[in-house]
Amino acid sequence: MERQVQRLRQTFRSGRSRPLRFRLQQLEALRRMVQEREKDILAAIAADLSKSELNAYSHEVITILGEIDFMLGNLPELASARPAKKNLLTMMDEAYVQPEPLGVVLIIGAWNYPFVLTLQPLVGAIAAGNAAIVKPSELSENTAKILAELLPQYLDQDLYMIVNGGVEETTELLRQRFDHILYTGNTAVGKIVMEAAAKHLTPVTLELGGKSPCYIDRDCDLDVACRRITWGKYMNCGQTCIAPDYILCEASLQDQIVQKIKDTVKDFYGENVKASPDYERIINLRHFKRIKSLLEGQKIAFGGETDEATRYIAPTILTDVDPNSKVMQEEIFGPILPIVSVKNVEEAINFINDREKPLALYIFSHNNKLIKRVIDETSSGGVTGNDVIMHFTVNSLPFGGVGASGMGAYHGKYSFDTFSHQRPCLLKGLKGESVNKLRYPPNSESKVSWSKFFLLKQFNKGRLQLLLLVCLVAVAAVIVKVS
Ligand SMILES: NC(=O)c1ccc[n+]([C@@H]2O[C@H](COP(=O)([O-])OP(=O)(O)OC[C@H]3O[C@@H](n4cnc5c(N)ncnc54)[C@H](O)[C@@H]3O)[C@@H](O)[C@H]2O)c1
Ligand SMILES: CCCCCCCCCC=O
Repeated sequence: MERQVQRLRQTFRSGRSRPLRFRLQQLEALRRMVQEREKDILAAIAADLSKSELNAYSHEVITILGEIDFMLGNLPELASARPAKKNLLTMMDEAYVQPEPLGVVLIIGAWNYPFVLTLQPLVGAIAAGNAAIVKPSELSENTAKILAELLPQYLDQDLYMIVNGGVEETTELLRQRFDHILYTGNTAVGKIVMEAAAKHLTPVTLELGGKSPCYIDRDCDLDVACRRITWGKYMNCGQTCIAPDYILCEASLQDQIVQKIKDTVKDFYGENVKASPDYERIINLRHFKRIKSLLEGQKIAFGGETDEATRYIAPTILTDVDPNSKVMQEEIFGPILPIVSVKNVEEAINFINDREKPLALYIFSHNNKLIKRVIDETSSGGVTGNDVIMHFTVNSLPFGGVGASGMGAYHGKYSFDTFSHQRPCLLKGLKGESVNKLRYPPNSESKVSWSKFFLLKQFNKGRLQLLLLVCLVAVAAVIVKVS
């Protein structure tokens, strides 16, 4: 592993990944890969998650194509130096911020959206001019395999590498020195990643999980709210990091919500959900058993059927859920939707604030002021008002967690920034020593007073002196420009 990282580092040092033209070529090659090998990619995702190829396209492939298009269209602007404001002491100099690549970065992906969660960060890493190692999740083995086959055919192999394997391989990778690590997955492994990164002082972006609450206000179109929640909760069989984990609402709304979600499930998946091509399965037996155990002792208002042989768990709603029960202690990551009643919005806000900061927060209401109030008085990685999931799809919004749900963010410009160092550059000439004397020893009251004038907004010079000085600076500027 050490030798492989070394090879990437050497190529990075050669400067090959830096020119804009090279980055654009690599991104175009990645787009070609997705377009030319679409069928194989869709088949792999479909096999991993028992998903239809149509859903594989709309859940994953479309996002990657959109991200590549964004980078191709915006890279020249993102990568260019941005002029910076100057003070009086540096007004004759050149000051700018130059984004520069970090070096060799590591991207560790998760299995639930195995294509998008490994390739979307890679698009950012390439755009920012880095070399990268990609480690897909071993649980989505078909996608991991197709990525290992395709990436070397389309991308520069000395700069972008794929490593497949499980805990052993990831542990070995984490011993190496990287310039950034972007990890997507559960919080426990997130801590392992951060600890390993700390040994090399490597910065990390941690895209973790959590229980994302969904508050439904009394003043709301319940039909629309329930349709949107049904979509976001049962998509990918609930295995979505930003799926609404549970509903908070007044007790009087509970029965209506159950009925409306039931009706929507029938609309979406038909009478026999099991036979619907749009309803996925749980990734493996371990997760199936974990999710099934969350039903124990609960009041099942809808669904609850399971089939171990096919790892099927029906869209399920639990009512009158005790906030202290097991299903409310861990991220569900499956198609079970608990409803917890609260008296009012204050209680909902307190409920959210009493727990770890979630990855997403959803509020449904006709009342925009109430939505803004919940946003102001809580914290979460992201928010969508009157819908679920959709903030993930807007690539002008940073996507990431806060507190226990993660740190750092990516998507669009934010991916570029995550994989870049914003380097401040100040280029001075060798003239102007008379002004520089102000900062050279020996110091004096008068020098401090002039420094204040040059560097602070508040200064104690008289108006006339100020006018004189502005004229002097202007004359000096003209002289320097002409000479
Ligand atoms: N924030 C996000 O964008 C996002 C996206 C998807 C999933 N998630 C979260 O991820 C969780 C589900 O994913 P998961 O953790 O089951 O995925 P996973 O099992 O696929 O693990 C993620 C990665 O960590 C690696 N890994 C596992 N154990 C390790 C260890 N001991 N040491 C080093 N590396 C190890 C795996 O090889 C894999 O590449 C949920 O909590 C979900 O909310 C977050
Ligand atoms: C249009 C729907 C796209 C949904 C993509 C959701 C990706 C979530 C990533 C976390 O699990």
